[in-house]
Amino acid sequence: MKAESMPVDWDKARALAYEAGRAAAAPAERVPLSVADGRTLAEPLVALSELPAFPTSSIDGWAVRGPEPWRPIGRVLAGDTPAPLTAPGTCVEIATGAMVPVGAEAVVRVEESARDAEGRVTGRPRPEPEWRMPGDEAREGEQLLPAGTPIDPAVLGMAATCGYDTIPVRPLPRAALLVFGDELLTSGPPGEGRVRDSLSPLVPAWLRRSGAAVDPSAVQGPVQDTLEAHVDAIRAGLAVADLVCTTGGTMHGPVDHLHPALTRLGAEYVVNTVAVRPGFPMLLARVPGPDGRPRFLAGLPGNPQSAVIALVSLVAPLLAGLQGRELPALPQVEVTAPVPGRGSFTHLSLAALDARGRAVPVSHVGSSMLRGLANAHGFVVIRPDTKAAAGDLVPFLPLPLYPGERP
Ligand SMILES: Nc1nc2c(c(=O)[nH]1)N[C@H]1C(S)=C(S)[C@@H](COP(=O)(O)OP(=O)(O)OC[C@H]3O[C@@H](n4cnc5c(N)ncnc54)[C@H](O)[C@@H]3O)O[C@H]1N2
Ligand code: MOO
Repeated sequence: MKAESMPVDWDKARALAYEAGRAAAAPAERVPLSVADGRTLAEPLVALSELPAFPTSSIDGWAVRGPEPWRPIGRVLAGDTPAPLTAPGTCVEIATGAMVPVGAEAVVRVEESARDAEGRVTGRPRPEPEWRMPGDEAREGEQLLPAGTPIDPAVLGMAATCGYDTIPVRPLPRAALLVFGDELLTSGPPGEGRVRDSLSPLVPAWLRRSGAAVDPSAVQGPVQDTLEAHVDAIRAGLAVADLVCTTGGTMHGPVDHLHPALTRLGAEYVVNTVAVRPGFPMLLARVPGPDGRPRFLAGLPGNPQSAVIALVSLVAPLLAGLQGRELPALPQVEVTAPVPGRGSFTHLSLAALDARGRAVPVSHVGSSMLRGLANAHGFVVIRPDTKAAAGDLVPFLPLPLYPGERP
């Protein structure tokens, strides 16, 4: 395996990572609705019956037959299976959500009806029918949502409405994190040549927001700066995870052991360096798994912002592919100030979105810094050999944030 290679175009790198994930997606499994939130539909969601499944009253009132006045002959509550209404001039009291009896010709709202001395009902049905017909919402067998749909509360409710107890989903990709760098402090403030490890807290949280499961025990480091320790730690990670992310050591310095470790493990590069600034030394490799399915290693550069750029550029597309989701298309946003290009490389430039959805560049955006990142919604994408002027429309790569984060 050749360690040094030409940086891959940024769009191409995203596509390669996504395709590698799609090709390695695990077989579907069926899970109860109660644990399906956040997963991905592995098969289309199909209506199992007509929806509604029976003619359903949308009001409290009377289901009537023939001309008024109508003699009440019973009551239908939600959940009942009513007897047919056969005789003209009769009615049954009916509740919202109850099945309308066969033979009923209209329903009359209780507040728009009256009773005479003998208890007979009069009133005028509204011109629009006030019951829902089978199939109004869906026909039996109709596809409601395609495979690859992220499962959110509305999808869960829809599945339950249809009568699903379990649904076919993709297994959650399991991710592990190995932090490399003897200089890293795991507690307390930085100083005297040592920096605090910011990536052990940051990376798992963003992996989870991108659809991976990260067990706290799968976050390890700093791993000792020897090749043996790197190989052992990666092997241990691959034994419990579909994706091992590493931070640091992506270059070819004296204590950068990642590339030699990958060679030792028989890995094959999907992407080895990307033509993007910051973050170019990022890599994604495929490693044979014990069960024949490939595992992945994402090498995130040590500079913290560069590590995040590798997460959004390679890891998020890989995870989308592994989950059988689409690779989201990038929206176009207007920039409020000029953004320089980075020559023949793509420039990912941190920006916050204002109330009108325009991208406002933030400050403190050096690749070693996180301050700009903590105030940004994502990156504007400046293509190779271009720059943006204020007012230009450019693609925007959002950070994986939960609703309510960065209001
Ligand atoms: N001769 C060259 N040197 C470097 C180049 C280059 O092209 N030629 N590229 C620079 C770029 S760009 C980056 S990015 C880094 C990537 O290096 P590594 O992935 O090998 O990362 P390290 O050297 O281990 O660390 C870089 C930097 O980041 C700090 N770091 C590392 N891990 C953490 C962490 N968990 N939390 C906080 N900070 C971390 C580390 O202390 C270093 O300052 O290479 C450049 N060099
Ligand atoms: O690409 Mo490095 O990631 O510029 O800091």
